[in-house]
Amino acid sequence: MVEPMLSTTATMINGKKKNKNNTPETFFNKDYNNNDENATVTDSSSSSSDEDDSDEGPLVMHSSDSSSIAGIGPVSTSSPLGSGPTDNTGSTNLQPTHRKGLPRHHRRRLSSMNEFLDPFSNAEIYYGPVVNPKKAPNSNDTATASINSTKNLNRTRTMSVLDRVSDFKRGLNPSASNRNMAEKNHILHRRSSEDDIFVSSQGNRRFFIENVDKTLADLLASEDTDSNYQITIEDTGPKVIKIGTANSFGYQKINVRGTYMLSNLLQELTIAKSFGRHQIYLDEARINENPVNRLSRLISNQFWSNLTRKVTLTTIGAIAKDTKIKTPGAKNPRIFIPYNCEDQYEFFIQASQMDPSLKLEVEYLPREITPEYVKSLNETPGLLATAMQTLLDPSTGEKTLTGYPYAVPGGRFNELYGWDSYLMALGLLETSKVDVAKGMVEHFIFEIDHYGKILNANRSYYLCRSQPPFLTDMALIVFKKIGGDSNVRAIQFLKRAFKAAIKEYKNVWTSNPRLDPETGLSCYHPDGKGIPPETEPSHFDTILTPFAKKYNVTLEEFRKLYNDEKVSEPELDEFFLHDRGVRESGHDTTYRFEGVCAYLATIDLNSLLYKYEKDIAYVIKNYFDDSFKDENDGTTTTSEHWLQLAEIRRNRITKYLWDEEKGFFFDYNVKLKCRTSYESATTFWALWAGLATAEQAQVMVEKSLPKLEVLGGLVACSEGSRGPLSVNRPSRQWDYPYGWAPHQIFAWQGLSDYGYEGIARRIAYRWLYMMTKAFVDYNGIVVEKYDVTRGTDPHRVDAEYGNQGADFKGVATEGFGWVNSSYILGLKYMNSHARRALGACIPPMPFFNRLKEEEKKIYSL
Ligand SMILES: OC[C@H]1O[C@H](O[C@H]2O[C@H](CO)[C@@H](O)[C@H](O)[C@H]2O)[C@H](O)[C@@H](O)[C@@H]1O
Ligand SMILES: [Ca+2]
Repeated sequence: MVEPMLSTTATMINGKKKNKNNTPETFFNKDYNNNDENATVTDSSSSSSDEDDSDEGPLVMHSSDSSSIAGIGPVSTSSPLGSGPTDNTGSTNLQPTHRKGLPRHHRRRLSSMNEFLDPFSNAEIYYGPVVNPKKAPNSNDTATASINSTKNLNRTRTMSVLDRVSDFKRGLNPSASNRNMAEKNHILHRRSSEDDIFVSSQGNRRFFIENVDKTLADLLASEDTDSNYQITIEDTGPKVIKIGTANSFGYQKINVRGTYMLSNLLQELTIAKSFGRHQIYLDEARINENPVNRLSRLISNQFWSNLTRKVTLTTIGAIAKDTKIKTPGAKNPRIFIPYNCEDQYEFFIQASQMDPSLKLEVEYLPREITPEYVKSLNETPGLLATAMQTLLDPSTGEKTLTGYPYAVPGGRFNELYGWDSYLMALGLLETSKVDVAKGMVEHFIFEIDHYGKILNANRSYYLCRSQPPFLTDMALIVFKKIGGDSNVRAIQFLKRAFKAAIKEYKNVWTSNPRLDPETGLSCYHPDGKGIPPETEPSHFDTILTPFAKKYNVTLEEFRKLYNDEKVSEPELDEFFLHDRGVRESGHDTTYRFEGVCAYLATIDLNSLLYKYEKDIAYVIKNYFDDSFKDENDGTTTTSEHWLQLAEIRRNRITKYLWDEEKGFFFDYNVKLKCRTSYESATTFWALWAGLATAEQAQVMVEKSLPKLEVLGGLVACSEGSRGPLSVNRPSRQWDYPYGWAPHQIFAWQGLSDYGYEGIARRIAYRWLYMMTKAFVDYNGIVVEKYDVTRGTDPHRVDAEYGNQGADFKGVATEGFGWVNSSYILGLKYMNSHARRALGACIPPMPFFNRLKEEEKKIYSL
């Protein structure tokens, strides 16, 4: 631990220790793409590429990172609390390991309390170490920023005035039927008195926390009454704690009140502790920050960093480790390398030899990857190699490799996912994390080249299946951000991505077994054998129990018999065919797809393929001189060809999927040759892709939207379509009453594109309100999905594996990828009035009802 700064210069004021400068010592971390002294990127490792695609400067090296190899350092500036292997130690504990051994001259003390730091600076700046004092922020700039920000600092934001008695506390669990009524009758309470705030400080108020550990312990003991290391509206403590002011150096105490401020205090103390701090100054503004600003700030500055991974010699051990599979063969980390990637094979062998304690196992994949082979790896799973670039160290002349960065869906993951990556790219690009979004496109190109498809995720048990395809749009949005037409390397990048997308389109989505020859439409229909090993262990118990009984064996024994093909059960084969389809659809799981998915030409997939066709036409016309020679099959196509494919698909979608009377695009069962009637929010993907007519869009707005618009935005499907639940028919996470970020994002975009921006804004307000309210009431929580019908605790989801992002101690460090994106994207629809209302957690109906008549129009009310 770094010594507290008081040790050498402490004086006494009012019996309290005071340091000479009155301020906590602060340090700065380096960002991994800020320094480039020694390394040069020479090319991409994608073996199919013969073009120089590098459109960015030399890679970063962490010269201060003594444990890094050839200058390949940590991935990000993540707080020590970040859950993933993003730093050079791979450490996830609260010890500030990166500060150990830091020379004393590298520690910097701020000059005085008046030279104050931006209260909203990143944790690394606010609490963390300086590794290069020259990189400390310009004091004038900091002062200006702080002065500007003080305009908003005076108000204390306890948030407890709104909805202060939760339904949970009242012992109510509102049923679906009375929720709307409750929403309409919502009463706004008067704001509480703020008489115990130290008002004399003129917006520049600070606390001095003399003992971080003790304050943390006191805070938890008094306020975390249900002992889950979070301070939420369900805790029944006094909701007030006394904290010393900075002016009095902790001598005078004032009250910090209310769930929101107390939970922010808990979060800040937890972070400070993780940085090894024993004493801190804490700006009041940091714990009463407008929640909209706080959440956006955390997403942009911290959550993305904590979700970012990069494969290097030092991170591979932690990234390769599998947390889903519990077999003895999954104990050691393992990486599989495509048969023709010799450079990667040597690189990972080097990693395993460098640190034998990692027990990293490195194996080649065969040239031919069959479902039988994939199943044979289920007990000895491994990470699948992704794209790497070659680094040249000019001082040694030696080459090494480093992975492109990528973002993982949530803290529990270390692998690269398919459609999560696209949805995260949308948010990453809004917050200037272009290299991460671009890195994910590079990985997808590599996956198509080496595994034949964009994988569900890069683990061996995902080798046979993909996820909803978004590569063309993803490449286009990254292309624009990296310079577009004015950057020759961006054009090369775009062309490589589209070559890969065309290969994927032909070989994966419009080939056997996914293509239905009769309708010309496509289904989620991956290959594969046996029971998916990565699912939660009890997921298939209901379906397997009768078979175990039939053979008079335990469930475990039956699983083995079935997986080893010692028994033949065609009915189960059929079940798992569809189950794999469900997982390929990304909608795992929903009653919409159970037992039928592989035979459904879904509106989701066919909308995405329509978008591929249109995008491919556009890129062939504009970047391939309107003539694309496909090296894989020898064909040459023009934009006209792809436009025709799109038009044909659009007509087929209307013929087979569109129900004018119901106002939905449904799915079509290619086996039974009939349209289904499951009312899903994916109907709006037809708008996102631009394939619906204006008339169809209007019918959808009139008929399907009212069935799916609820308190917190769009619900995944209507309650009627899901049907009744029971012990034998438990709830599924992609069904009513749950709402998912991808559904919101595509509906907002699609509705806006068709001129329904008011509706997009309205449902976006609902979603953002729900997220903000949960964030305020539940200790900064941001989760994978929400129960969009619940007014009080929408993050509480007990379907299937529960909810990702809810299980943290003290502070949430990464949110959830696509939900983070949805917040950043949704705010773009909000004007300042709506933003203020969100900051005050005004529920949708009171907010909409109080709008003036002309304001209502902007929400299509
Ligand atoms: O382990 C169970 C399943 O987990 C994944 O699915 C869920 O998480 C993914 C990552 O956020 C997301 O893409 C998917 O839509 C979610 O349902 C995984 O994709 C499944 O294959 C896996 O069986
Ligand atoms: Ca608690």
